Amino acid sequence: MTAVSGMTSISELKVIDIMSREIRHVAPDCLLSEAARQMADGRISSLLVLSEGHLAGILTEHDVVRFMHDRVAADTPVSRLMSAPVLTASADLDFASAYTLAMSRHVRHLVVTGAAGEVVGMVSETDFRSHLGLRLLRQLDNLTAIMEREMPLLTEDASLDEGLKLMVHKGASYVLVVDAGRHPLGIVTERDMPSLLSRATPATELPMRTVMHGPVQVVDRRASFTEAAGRMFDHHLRHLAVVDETGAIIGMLTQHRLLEQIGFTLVEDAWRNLVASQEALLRSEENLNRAQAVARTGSWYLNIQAGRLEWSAETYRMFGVEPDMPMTLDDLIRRILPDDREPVLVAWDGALHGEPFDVEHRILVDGEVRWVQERAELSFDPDGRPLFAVGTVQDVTDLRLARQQVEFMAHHDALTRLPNRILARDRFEQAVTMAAREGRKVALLFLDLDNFKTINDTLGHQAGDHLLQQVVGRLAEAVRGSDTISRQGGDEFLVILTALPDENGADAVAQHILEDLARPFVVDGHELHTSASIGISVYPDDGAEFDTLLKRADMAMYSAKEFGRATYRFFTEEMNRHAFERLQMQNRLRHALDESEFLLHYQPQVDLKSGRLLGVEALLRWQSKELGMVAPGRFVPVAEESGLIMPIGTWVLREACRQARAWRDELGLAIPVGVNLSALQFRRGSLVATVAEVLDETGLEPGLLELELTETMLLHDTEAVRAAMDRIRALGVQMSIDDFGTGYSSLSYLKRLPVTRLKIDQSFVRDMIADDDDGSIVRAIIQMAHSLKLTVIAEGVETAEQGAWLAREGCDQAQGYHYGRPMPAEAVAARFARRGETARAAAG
Ligand SMILES: Nc1nc2c(ncn2[C@@H]2O[C@H](COP(=O)(O)O[C@H]3[C@@H](O)[C@H](n4cnc5c(=O)[nH]c(N)nc54)O[C@@H]3COP(=O)(O)O)[C@@H](O)[C@H]2O)c(=O)[nH]1
Repeated sequence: MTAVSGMTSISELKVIDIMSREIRHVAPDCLLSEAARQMADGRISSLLVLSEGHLAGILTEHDVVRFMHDRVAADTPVSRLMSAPVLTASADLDFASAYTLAMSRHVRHLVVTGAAGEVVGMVSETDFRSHLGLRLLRQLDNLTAIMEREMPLLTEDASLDEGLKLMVHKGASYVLVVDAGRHPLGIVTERDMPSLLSRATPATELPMRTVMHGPVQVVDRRASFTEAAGRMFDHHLRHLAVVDETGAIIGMLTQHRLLEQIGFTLVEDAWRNLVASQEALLRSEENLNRAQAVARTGSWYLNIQAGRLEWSAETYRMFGVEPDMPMTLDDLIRRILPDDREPVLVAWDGALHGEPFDVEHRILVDGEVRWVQERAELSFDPDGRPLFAVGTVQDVTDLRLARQQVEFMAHHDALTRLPNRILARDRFEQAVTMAAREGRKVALLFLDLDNFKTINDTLGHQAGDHLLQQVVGRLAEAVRGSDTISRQGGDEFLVILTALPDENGADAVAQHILEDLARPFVVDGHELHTSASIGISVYPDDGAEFDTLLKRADMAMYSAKEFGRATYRFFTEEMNRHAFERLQMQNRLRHALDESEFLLHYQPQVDLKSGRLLGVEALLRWQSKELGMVAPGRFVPVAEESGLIMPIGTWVLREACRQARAWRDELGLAIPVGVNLSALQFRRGSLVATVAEVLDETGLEPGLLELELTETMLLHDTEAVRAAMDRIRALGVQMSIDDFGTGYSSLSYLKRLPVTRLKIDQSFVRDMIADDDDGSIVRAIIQMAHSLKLTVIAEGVETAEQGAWLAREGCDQAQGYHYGRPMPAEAVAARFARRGETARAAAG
């Protein structure tokens, strides 16, 4: 037996752990005297009576008290005296239940039986006590409240017979022998009875003085209960007298009383634990329900054999079923969408054969389709029969939507919801597989909107976005449902035309697209016109790989743009060569600065009234060692594309300022010089600082430098642009607007910008006399510039007639071949010096 001292240990104990395996027994015909002798010799409190190995009854020392009191003859067989039937307890009964059983039946011994009902041991009060710790007893804190106050007391002259009477009548296990002042002299207990009975001469007439033993173990009434109980436990006492300050007995603490009290405590504790655990269960159930609601995860339990299904509150909510409505597996299946039932049943069948059950399916809840994920674990008996399943069900509708969204976003453009390049590639490859089988063609149409950037810059990105969405609608009208429209980014689209018998199909679609886009768009209240440049490449003629065909369609688009926009071009090998040349040019441009291959030409500008030379515009020239003289119209766009325009532009600025300063220093000519700026220079880098640095470095008067900006440069990020222009103007540098009339001119911003001159674009000047519209535009620009107090210069003036026309219309200045082609610096100096039309710079 293992001694334990804590409640926890007790809760784990079973009868088998505390019982005594030594079973003392006698046969039914054993005489009382012999039985008593055996009990006395062995100092045992009970004897079992076994008949042919079967439990027939029990004889205890408590019984012996009664036999002596009743003067039962010592030669009486125990079969006539024993208590029967005997209270038994199974060996695997838990400690608390066994203890409660013994206490409630007021028995001090429990006979322990095995699985077949055979006697395997015995548990006495002392066994129970040995396993009860002080911790439990501490709960009985009041000693005097627990002690017995009604005690069997006798004087030492009283006979044992009187003592037996008292014990029987009071149901006591002892008699105390006291003096007149109730001071304890000795004690006689049940334990003494078997030996007294087995004496040869009857003891009942003997005075207590001769049969009692002492001294009586006492404890002071002021002692704590724990102290008192501790002493009883330590010294194996069954009785402890409680005395007052004078030593007089006031009560008795007995082992039986003690155990009875502990029994109450145990029951009370068990009850309290039960209530607490029920509350905790309710609480945890509530918490579980709450947690399940938050996690949108319900749980269920299925007794497979009984077909009984239990749902958690959240599962009921998820399925839209009234809480606590009885559910079966069939009820559940009925709630699954018909298309999903089969896969669920297949998964369930798999689970019944040991496979994991993890399935997503749809259910109909109040007319709404929801997705749930079911997972379960099944338990099987040793023969592999499924017993029950415990499962979870999670509402994954939002998760699936989010997943679909992510999936969609990975393959589509967010603004237009068109397939992106990844999906386009996929669709192209599918189309090519089919086309290869059927001997057909697939065409890629690479489409770039013309003027989109200007629209975006003028009306804002939101209007730009709305225009793109409308363009998508028009594209969809032009193609078949089996074709794919994809957005490549910005204003670029890719159309994949599938299963074409020949390339003429692509021709027709491109034409159709151009016609559709030619119709005006209404965007945020503005009527807008746009067109597209389309490049076409065809499988298998131009290649089989998506990347190759895409690149070639892009080249063809570029060619369409160069050709004049609003048109389409099929890819040709010539384009390939052209693209290759551009790449080569870019590579050569990289070295052009280092190799000093750039130079500036200067084109004169004149006053229209007096014909006087006013200044020059610096125009960049590239004298390439490999390519010869390359016109800026060819290489400036390439330099802009590659970013090389930044260092090249700074070189132009520095060279123009250096030259103007040289004219002033060497010839005494103050010739104002205009320098073209690229949009990139204006947006990127520190233009203001570069201008200041160059002026400082060259020592040119700032007033002799004019920066030419284009309209579209000014539309972008106007606040920042204006701030930069103000700072340049503050340096004393002039600013003009080049190519005026080609962009989306806004008078309101023009008024606020620190520009001093407008340059009418040469495209209007060219036909202004022959074409009334162009003539009207030129007139309007002149009037508008004047009303804003700006000087107007017309560029591209090639004839005297044009010059006269402009002079008549009030245009202030002109530039063009009529007045002089762009020329080297020396020629400029000669012109200015020869005509003597410019002011001589003041000396110094
Ligand atoms: N960012 C920079 N751009 C520059 C620079 N230098 C030139 N450019 C731009 O390149 C474009 C082509 O320039 P270019 O070939 O020099 O043509 C200029 C003139 O030669 C031409 N012109 C002048 N008069 C006439 C004429 O009577 N008829 C006719 N057909 N062409 C004429 O016009 C071009 C001047 O244009 P603009 O700058 O708009 O005044 C051109 O866009 C240049 O801007 C540079 O350093 N940086």
